[in-house]
Amino acid sequence: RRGTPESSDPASNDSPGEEEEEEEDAAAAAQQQQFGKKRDFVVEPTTITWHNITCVLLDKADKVSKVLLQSVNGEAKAGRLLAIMGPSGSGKTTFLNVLAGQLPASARLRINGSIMINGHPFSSMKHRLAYVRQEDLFFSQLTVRETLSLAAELQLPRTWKSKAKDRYVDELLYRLGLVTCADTAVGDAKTRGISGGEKKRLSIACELIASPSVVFADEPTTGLDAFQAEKVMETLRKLAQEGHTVVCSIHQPRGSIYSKFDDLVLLSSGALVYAGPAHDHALMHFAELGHTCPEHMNPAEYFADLISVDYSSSETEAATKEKIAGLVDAFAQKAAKLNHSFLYGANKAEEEMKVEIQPPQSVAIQRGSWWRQFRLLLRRAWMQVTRDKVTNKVRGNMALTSALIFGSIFWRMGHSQTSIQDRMGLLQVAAVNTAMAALTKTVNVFPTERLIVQREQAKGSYALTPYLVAKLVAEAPVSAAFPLMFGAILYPMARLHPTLGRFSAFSGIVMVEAFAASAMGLTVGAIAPSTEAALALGPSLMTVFIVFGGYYVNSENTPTIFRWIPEVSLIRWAFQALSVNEFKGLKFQGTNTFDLRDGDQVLERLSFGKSTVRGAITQEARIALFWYWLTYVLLKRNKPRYQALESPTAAVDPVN
Ligand SMILES: Nc1ncnc2c1ncn2[C@@H]1O[C@H](COP(=O)(O)OP(=O)(O)OP(=O)(O)O)[C@@H](O)[C@H]1O
Repeated sequence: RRGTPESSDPASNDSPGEEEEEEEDAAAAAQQQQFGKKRDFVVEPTTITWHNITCVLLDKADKVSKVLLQSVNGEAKAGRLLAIMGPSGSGKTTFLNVLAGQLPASARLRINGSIMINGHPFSSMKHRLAYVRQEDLFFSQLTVRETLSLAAELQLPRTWKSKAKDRYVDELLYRLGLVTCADTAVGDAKTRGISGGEKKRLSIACELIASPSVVFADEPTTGLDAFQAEKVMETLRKLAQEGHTVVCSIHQPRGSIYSKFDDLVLLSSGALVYAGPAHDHALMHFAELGHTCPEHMNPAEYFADLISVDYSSSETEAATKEKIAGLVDAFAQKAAKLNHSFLYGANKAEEEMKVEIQPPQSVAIQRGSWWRQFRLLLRRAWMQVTRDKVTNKVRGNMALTSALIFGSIFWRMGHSQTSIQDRMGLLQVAAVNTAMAALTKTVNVFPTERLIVQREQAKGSYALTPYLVAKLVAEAPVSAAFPLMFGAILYPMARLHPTLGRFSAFSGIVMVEAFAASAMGLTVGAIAPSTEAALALGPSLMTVFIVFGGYYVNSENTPTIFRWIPEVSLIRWAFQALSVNEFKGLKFQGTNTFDLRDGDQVLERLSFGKSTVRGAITQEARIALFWYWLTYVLLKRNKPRYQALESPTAAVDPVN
């Protein structure tokens, strides 16, 4: 059952009567006052049980080189907050990823074991699981409310009226304590937005849209100050109290955070040291083994010290490893003796609940039509590009400054013989500057945007084509504005071919070139693993196209193997189009017989004699389309892949 406030039920919104609407509004207002006081969402109780989860890393000879998880058993229950704790490198994130079915695939990894959800195989629960990742990624210029509203538009069933969706979003804002920052932009490194804790709670809110029963959160307090960490954990505790099954990994929580946990899984070097209720049960378990937590000490700190290997000397290392091995054995024996039933102190009511639980229903997101997806994504892309004042200001300043600098250097070129070289130099500079500005802007932002899009696509929110088309349409006017501004200042300053038609063609050429460079930036951003890598790869690739841009080297003089490069160089076609546009019909003064008297002779020298502006722009447009197409293919192919869980029978013996 999708957890919605009653008044938000689509069925209740279908009748348009005014009276009913008023009643609805009154009900909604009354409900808003109650937010946070009672449980507004009904969540299907979900129990996850895992047995013998083993994860190993294989070497080149397919032998086990490292055991990441070793025979981990346990259970996460509805209405409880389970924390996975352990020292750094103990396997917390690996384990959480395995439980959520989102361990990145690797040929060197093997996972075995079984995970059941309400007694059913894990795979049938695809859309019921929410995974809040460590990094919070958003479109920086959208406000908190806009971010959530868009997610609601893309994920909630189409039968919902927009009023119902708005209420749903309002309720989420209340539940997650985001009301005060609802109309603040999310922000990024350039523009200050909401705080780190608010971002984390927004991530949780976005994950809750599809009304999942289970919420996984990977180190949700990392990078937050104590106050924000407390608020985030309080949010997760509330979700558990509302009936969600909440599982989070956490490094070393403060005492006040530890007190919020219901259950605990303690891992050390991938082995299970304890699984069961937090607090008294856990303290008693370790006390029985001779490790009593001092009265006023934070149990989380005590456990962390107890299960960490001390590498300060070989003796301490051996001693702590032996102690931990003893704790792992003791827990395994105790669990086996009690047939795991003591883990959570299963009581009768819970046993009864287990029987009542139905197989999970499929809640696959029903996407709207292509046009609807396009419209929504266009709005988002438009808001992102037009509101990003800092980036637009920098781009505008760069276009203005470089136009003024080059305009001053090539100030009012005449028609002497030496002006021929100056003109060629200026046209090459214009082509390179336009391409570089468009490329760097794109590679700076696209790798991060790609991750957001991949996450949204993994949820099935929309298809790739409406996203890409919407992005292109929204960004086109802004992307065109800067090269046009550059050209409009540079052209008269340098006194290039002074007719309106030639100026218009010049503007058109730099605009198409900017689109092609931006498209190339998208491809680079789609393959590079990070922004840093994209910023290294993009300009290097562009340098090759600059070298074969028609000015520095004549491709006929280069080895045959390189002769195709000018055909695909966006700099070459832009330079060629700019040259034809500039030199055709231009006369030069000359005194010697070997002087070039008109532009056609110059074009012959450049091997552009038979070329036309239209032909070169068409080639440039083809290159732009090629890069767009390649981006599409790469995004389609490079979906995140997750490691499959193999059955327990196929288990790899971690000892061998
Ligand atoms: N794909 C992989 N290839 C190689 N080693 C891996 C892989 N995944 C995990 N590991 C190793 O497994 C161990 C556990 O990693 P994991 O990230 O799960 O630990 P963690 O407890 O979450 O650590 P931290 O608290 O520092 O984030 C680490 O030693 C890590 O280097």
